[in-house]
Amino acid sequence: MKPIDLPVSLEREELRGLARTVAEIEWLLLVLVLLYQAFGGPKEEDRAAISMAMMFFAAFVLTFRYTNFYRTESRWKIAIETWVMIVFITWSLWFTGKLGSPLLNCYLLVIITSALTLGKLSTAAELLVISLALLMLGHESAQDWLLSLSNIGGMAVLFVPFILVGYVTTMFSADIRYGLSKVKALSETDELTGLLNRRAFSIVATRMFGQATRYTRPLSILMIDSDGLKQVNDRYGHGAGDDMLRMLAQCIQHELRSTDVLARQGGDEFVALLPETSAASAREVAERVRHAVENARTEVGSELVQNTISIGIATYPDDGRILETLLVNADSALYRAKAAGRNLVAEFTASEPDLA
Ligand SMILES: Nc1nc2c(ncn2[C@@H]2O[C@H](COP(=O)(O)OP(=O)(O)OP(=O)(O)O)[C@@H](O)[C@H]2O)c(=O)[nH]1
Repeated sequence: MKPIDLPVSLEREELRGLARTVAEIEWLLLVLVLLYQAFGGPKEEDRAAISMAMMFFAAFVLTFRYTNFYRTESRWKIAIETWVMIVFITWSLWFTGKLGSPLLNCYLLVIITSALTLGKLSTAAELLVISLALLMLGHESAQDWLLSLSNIGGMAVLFVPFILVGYVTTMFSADIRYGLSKVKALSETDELTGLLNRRAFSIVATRMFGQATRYTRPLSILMIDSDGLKQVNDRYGHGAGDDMLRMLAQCIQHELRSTDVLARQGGDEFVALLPETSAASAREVAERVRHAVENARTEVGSELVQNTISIGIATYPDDGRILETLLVNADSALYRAKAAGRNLVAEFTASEPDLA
């Protein structure tokens, strides 16, 4: 069961949510440094450097977050922000007591942000840079550099909590993402057949239809309904009806291209969206599908049971210029195929009542 690709708008929606949280973390960081400046009491000569850093950081956040130029959200943008946060924190630490600064734990804000939004690799890279920053903050002068290297054990004690927080948050984040993708896949899938369900079809179809209209490319809808499933249910039981539906799904899917989208609309009705497919080609596909189903059999106990399907076709742009109209018109063509005796393919015709 594979989750469908998120439409661009949903991906953007998710990023926008993350970006709002990152912005709040940035302001929180700024407030913490401001509070320290106001109450913690850095040395008088260091106040200017801290104020300058705060001004630069605030200007960066305002520019990056709130100007139109940078408005499009992306993970790259969040990555840049976390790197700038590291620089800002390191600078602030330098002037507020270095490794003894109460602001040292501000690195945790960066690590958590990165672990939640950017993944393992970015978090590991940032942890590496933070460890180098700690080494730098730990040495008092160039001669002490080696000394601080020898004091690497002490450094590790400081650094280990950062690694742990990064590790645990990345793990939780991966678990949450996995859980969400499972829920998403379930919410998009028809349990019986494993095909997309109506909701997922609507999302994918809207996106594909948008592409077709944008480039004025043909696109066809096949509305497919089983003939006589009620009889199968009545005669052999609901389980046999379920087997029949599964067989239909497999049979139809087998005759479609990988770029076509097949979904179960509900009950014994399926819908297929065929991109780049004219009415004539759609008719060929529909006949092929109908033929395949007609020749297939479902095993019920010792019996091999046959079923047929009826198919209605509507094609963009001739049979409708919006998706809803196409679906309704394919449905009315299907109705005609049923009325004409079933096990038939019918194309929408302009003389047919347009129900949209
Ligand atoms: N076994 C099973 N049957 C279902 C399921 N969903 C709907 N059905 C049955 O499918 C049947 C559909 O009946 P109708 O709409 O009369 O269709 P039909 O018997 O296939 O005949 P047509 O008029 O040709 O469509 C009903 O008996 C429903 O109960 C399902 O998930 N499993």
